[in-house]
Amino acid sequence: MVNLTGSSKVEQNNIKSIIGSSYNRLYSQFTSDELTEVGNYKILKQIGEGSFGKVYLALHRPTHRKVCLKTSDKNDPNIVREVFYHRQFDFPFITKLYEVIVTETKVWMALEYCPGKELYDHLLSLHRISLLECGELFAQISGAVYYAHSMHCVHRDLKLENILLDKNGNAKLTDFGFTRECMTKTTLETVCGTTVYMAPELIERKTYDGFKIDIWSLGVILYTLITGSLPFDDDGEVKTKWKIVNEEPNYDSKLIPDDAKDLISRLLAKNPKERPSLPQVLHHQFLQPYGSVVLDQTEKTLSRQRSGGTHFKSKLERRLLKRLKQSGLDTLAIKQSILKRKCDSLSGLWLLLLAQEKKQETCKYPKRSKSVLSVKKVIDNATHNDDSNIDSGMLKPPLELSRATSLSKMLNKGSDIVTSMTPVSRKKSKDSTKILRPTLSKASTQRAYTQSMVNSPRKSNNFLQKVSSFFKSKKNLNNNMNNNIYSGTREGSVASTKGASIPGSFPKKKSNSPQKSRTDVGADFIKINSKESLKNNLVGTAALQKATILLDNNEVSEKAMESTNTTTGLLLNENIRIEEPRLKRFKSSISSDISQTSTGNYDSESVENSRSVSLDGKVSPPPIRTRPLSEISQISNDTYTSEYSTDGNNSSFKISDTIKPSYIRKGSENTSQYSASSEKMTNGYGRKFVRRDLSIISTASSASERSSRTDSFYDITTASPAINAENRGSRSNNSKESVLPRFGTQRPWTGKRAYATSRHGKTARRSSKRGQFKIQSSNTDSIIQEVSSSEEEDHNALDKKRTGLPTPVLQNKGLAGNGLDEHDEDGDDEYAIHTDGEFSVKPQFSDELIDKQNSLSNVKAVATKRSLSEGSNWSSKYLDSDGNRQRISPMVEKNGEGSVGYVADSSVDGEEPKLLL
Ligand SMILES: Nc1ncnc2c1ncn2[C@@H]1O[C@H](COP(=O)(O)OP(=O)(O)OP(=O)(O)O)[C@@H](O)[C@H]1O
Repeated sequence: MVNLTGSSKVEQNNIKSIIGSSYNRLYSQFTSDELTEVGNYKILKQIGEGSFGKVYLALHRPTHRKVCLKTSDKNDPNIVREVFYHRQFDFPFITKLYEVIVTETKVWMALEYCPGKELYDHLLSLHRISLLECGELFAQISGAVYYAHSMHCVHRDLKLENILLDKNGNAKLTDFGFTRECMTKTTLETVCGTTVYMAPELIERKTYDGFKIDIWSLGVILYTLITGSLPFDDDGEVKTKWKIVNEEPNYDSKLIPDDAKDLISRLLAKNPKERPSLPQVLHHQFLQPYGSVVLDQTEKTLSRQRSGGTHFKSKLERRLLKRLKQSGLDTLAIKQSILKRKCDSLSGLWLLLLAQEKKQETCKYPKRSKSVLSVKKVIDNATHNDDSNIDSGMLKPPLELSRATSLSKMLNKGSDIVTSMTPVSRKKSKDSTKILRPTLSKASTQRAYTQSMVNSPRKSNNFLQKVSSFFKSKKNLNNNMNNNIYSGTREGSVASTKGASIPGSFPKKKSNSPQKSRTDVGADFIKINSKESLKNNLVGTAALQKATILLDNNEVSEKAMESTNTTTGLLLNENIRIEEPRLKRFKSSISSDISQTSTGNYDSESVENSRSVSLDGKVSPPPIRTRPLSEISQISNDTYTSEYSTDGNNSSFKISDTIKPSYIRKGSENTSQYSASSEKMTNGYGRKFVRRDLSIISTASSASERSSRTDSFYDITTASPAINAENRGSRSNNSKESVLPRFGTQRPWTGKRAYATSRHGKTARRSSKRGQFKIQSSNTDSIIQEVSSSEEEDHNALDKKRTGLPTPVLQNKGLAGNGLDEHDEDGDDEYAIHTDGEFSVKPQFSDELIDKQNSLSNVKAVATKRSLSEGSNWSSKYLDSDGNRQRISPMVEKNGEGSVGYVADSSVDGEEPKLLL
């Protein structure tokens, strides 16, 4: 406090007003509705909005690093999936999940920030992407999918909107809300994704191989990247689905070179078994050299992670750990947090600090390249080596210029470090004005640097003479290129191209060369007719990198040259009209089908419109949707016994050649009929019925969004935890044996979690004191307990009084062998989740219940759980001394004394239930 004694009155007044204003500031901070901070993160601004919550740019206060904060409601089941799977991934082309914060109503994910935004936006802003860039980005995406598949996870919502670009222009796969565990032979049933990216077997509602539907979506992505339009898209959803099942995409030979066509057609094979594996994809000729590099990198990463992990092994990490220890931080806790993938604040701190350190280390890299030594090395190489060494770096621009394009760097460096294979021109993309200026300035830096070296008074020096002659010869080559081709550097050409699309954004080139279109990127190739001239023109530009590496590997045969020329020739045809990409945004949601009837969004073309759709185009098209939704629905097992079987035979979209498009209209009519009836029935009949109905309607495009969300759980229940690939491998393929818990939909999961924490802590103490519950400690070791706050306990007590029900969390593991670990008869038990993000199934014993159990002389062990069925309550079972399983159900009914009763339900042994209290 400020000392007011001994000051003049004026001073005292001043001090009072300062105190007053700071008090007011604090007060307004407390009372403000605006969210400014979450955990260690300061929210800077909103950068996006997903289907289930907002996305913010935020600053991690301790490290000052930018992160992306993605928020979602606690009761959104997809956030559980997303966190569960995402936290297991540690791969350069997958966004990193640093931390998960759970607040009263929300879950916040702190993710790696990708300033490049979505690949979708990138494609839209550039209209079309060069083949080289397509190959590079697609290799990265395929690598990320290969990594996830190798971890036995399928993404199921691969699309341009779910691929972000980092600041170096590298692809980052994100949004794992529909991901699930998948074994090699597991077939899935849940229909999810975004229609235009969906494989035919999904459209036909067949059971499917999760890996193969991802491969199909990759085919859609590649086609779209190359052509700027979707392979299967029409005005109506029904027509789009029909196309997916029955038609081949239009392979415009002006846009799609033969090797790309070959790859796309394999990826988009209607028969899932004919689709290639991801290693085959990455080996494909069209993706070279990027594909092989990414494949190698992915396999190395996987093998390192499988053989005990990669954490805390590198020099950098050890150094950082040491520094943190010296600063008094609990490094053991940090290690545990990372190794157990807790995604708590310690994980966040460690991962962001590490990212900071890595950045600082890579920042040193370009500086070194400016030094005379590195220039000397480059020059020496340039002057002493013959042509065979053309790719060893000496013909590239200084490292700071080629950093972004350094494929070789990627080859040489550890794969943990995210390196870029990105052409300079794509850096910091999105707004081409912003993109291109840095590119140009880099180019001009290069020129200026070269010039200064050439004009240096010390050029008489032998070494610098070499420098001079090296750059002179390079300059000559550049001039040759200027004269022979059409303009100077590739950056210049790209820039002028982009400048054309955004007037005034880019200074025009001085040369008389005509302005090139975007598709002219890499035009350098087209006029290069021989291996020699190709080599001569290799100046380290990204556009030529492919050829450079081919040369280096002595792989440039006449054939390769031919293919290069053909490829680029196709790409660079000046007659190709650049069109706006024919793309629409595709927003993920639980089910487009569902939203069609429940939200009205996207529904202009749902029931009503699907009726009016005809393929002759006479019917007025529905208004263009802004962003159709991903969908997820479930074909329940009931489906296969229902008359509306979705085994494909009755599918409206399985249309034989002889059936005319009018059939679709019929199907649509059916669709709407069933939709309507479903909706009606759903309203009156509760969840189970809805689920069954949904199965029917999953083809028929109708159900409530809520039902669909609920149903989406049913597939996570068959998954086993994707924690250890090796362990998983030895597990049975029978998905029903899986132990992954199922999550409730009707109540927020974290609400129960809070209880779980405190109750569990309390119970553990009690149980050990009383020695009553036979839970093997070894089985509970892996469960990380949180210190429960007294407030939490109070809250629990209060809530317990209010409801009269126990506040349960399950311990499944500890009860194994006691006969209490089996599933509910309905097979839809609900378990609670621990706040550290680990899926634990913990014991729950309310005080009242414990007292009841204590009053039963013969209790051996107790488990508590509830069924997900509508209206079910938590119930407990116990083993009596004879080993019989007994059930205790809370009876929400007051006895004569006005207190809550518990019934020992003897459904097991057939005895009459007894009132315990
Ligand atoms: N890591 C990130 N870095 C930068 N921007 C991001 C990041 N993650 C998401 N965004 C932005 O936030 C927006 C919404 O994010 P996202 O698509 O992941 O949410 P969602 O709820 O999964 O939405 P949808 O279900 O529609 O895909 C995206 O358009 C993207 O531009």
